[in-house]
Amino acid sequence: MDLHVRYEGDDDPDKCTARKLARFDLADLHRSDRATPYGVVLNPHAERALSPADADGDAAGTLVALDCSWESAGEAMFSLPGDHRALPYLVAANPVNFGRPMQLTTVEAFAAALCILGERDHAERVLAKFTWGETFLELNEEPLRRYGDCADSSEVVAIQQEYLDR
Ligand SMILES: C[S@@+](CC[C@H](N)C(=O)[O-])C[C@H]1O[C@@H](n2cnc3c(N)ncnc32)[C@H](O)[C@@H]1O
Repeated sequence: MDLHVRYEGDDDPDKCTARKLARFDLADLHRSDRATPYGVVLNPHAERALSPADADGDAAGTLVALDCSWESAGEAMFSLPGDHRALPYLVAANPVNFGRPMQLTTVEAFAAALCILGERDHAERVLAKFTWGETFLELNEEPLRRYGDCADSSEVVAIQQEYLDR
């Protein structure tokens, strides 16, 4: 799976997980929407949840995240071409948002998507560059396994609801 980042550059560069991935040649950064390849766009505002069915769509094979600050990550920022998908309920392991649901760093979002799409080894490789990376998989082990066993987006949403109701 190819990992691409539309890089806005308005967040702290020293803490930016996308820049770190790029330094290790684990993702490509792009400075404009036009330069960013078509793919499955990880968008928290998307109507449809990511599911294993997305491993076979038109955009399969390319995952795209938008790396910007959460302050600027409004719906309008996600103008990238591609199949937009939200990640289901998961909790962050990064030190800034530890234990908080949904607001994942770029590397956590990529890793979650890779697990759901059946590429756990790739998820482990990208998280290995972060001291807290393994913790992300430990914290979310059960939901990631269950989302990865779903047939489609509606099944993912049904499982997500169980976690939201707890
Ligand atoms: C807003 S940026 C913040 C990145 C942060 N500066 C870093 O260093 O990683 C995080 C990106 O990860 C993806 N992402 C995070 N949480 C998500 C979710 N719940 N659903 C879909 N995509 C998500 C989106 O592409 C989002 O724009």
